[in-house]
Amino acid sequence: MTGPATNNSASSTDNAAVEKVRITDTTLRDGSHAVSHRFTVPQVRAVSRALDSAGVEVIEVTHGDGLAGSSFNYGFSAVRDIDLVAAAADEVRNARIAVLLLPGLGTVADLREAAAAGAKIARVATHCTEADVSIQHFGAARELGLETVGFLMLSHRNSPEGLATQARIMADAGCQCVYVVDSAGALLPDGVTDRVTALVQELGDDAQVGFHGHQNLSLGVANSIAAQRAGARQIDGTLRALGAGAGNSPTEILVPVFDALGVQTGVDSELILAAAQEILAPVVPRMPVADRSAIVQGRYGVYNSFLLHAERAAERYGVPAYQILRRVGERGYVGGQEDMIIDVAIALRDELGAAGKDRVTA
Ligand SMILES: CC[C@H](O)CC(=O)C(=O)O
Ligand SMILES: [Mn+2]
Repeated sequence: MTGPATNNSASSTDNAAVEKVRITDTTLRDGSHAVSHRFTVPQVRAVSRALDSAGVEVIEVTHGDGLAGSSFNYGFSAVRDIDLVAAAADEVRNARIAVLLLPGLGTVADLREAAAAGAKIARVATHCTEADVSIQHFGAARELGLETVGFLMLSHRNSPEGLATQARIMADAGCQCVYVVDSAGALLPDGVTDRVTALVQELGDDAQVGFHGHQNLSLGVANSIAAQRAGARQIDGTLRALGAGAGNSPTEILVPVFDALGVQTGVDSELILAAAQEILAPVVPRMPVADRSAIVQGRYGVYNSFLLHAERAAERYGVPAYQILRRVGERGYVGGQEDMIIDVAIALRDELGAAGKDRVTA
């Protein structure tokens, strides 16, 4: 389906070069956070089939925290992620299956297993100041013949120049596209523009630049437009925004928006709307929402994967989740420090109890 003509579609047809972005849909990876990593094989097959038919080029499938994320700390998957990767790879005709890996959690052996199960793209994620821990994983991924993508998580916590330095480390290690990852949904459009521009200038022809947005401040789509305009060539989304925290940029909105801007995604708007409405919505018990906790995450720059951990601690210790998250943000905790959420909850319980305040859990 081609959308209706809009005022701004004319400018793009005036340009000799056709503008394109590649959409990576991560419903079956980032969305896994929102369903506590409970995706089943039939669900993964149905969603992969729908995304593939709509023309989505890349589908990411893994535990929300990446390969080997299934654990006591991060939450156990209903099904081994390698089995989900194999199911997705078996289902698609054109799309390529990507897997996420966090060094220290996933290993090179996990990458090898994922490649054998049909994965074609390895996305290696590090904190935005720690790209050096990804070097051996990019080398191994390239040796396995995988396309490579690097994720600089919590990108709002590094300056454009600092982020560009980290991107260079990834590119030199064999990464073919470095993403600005707005893990907390904390970036505003100018912050995205500055960071993507810095990476594009640093990387030149050595690697592409990508953008992964979240909806905490309702800016996932606007930030994706800013990223594309600054030179990003890969953009992430999820069906119905299913993802950590307030969820991700919705794929079914990114597609018609880029269409209206004259930017080609190769995705059929009508089929992606059907995938969101008819395939994904019925199987998801709780859609992410920009509620008090998620908005606090965006404003205080808190890693979105912390939301469900904070909600569980809130219930257990009788303190509000949003207060836990605010303090986690003030202290600057990053992915991998999930255990600190418990410490914060216990301290808050003691403080609130001492002050004689009511305990609430919302
Ligand atoms: C656990 C990896 C993390 O969820 C990656 C990501 O999607 C993000 O940082 O936003
Ligand atoms: Mn994310």
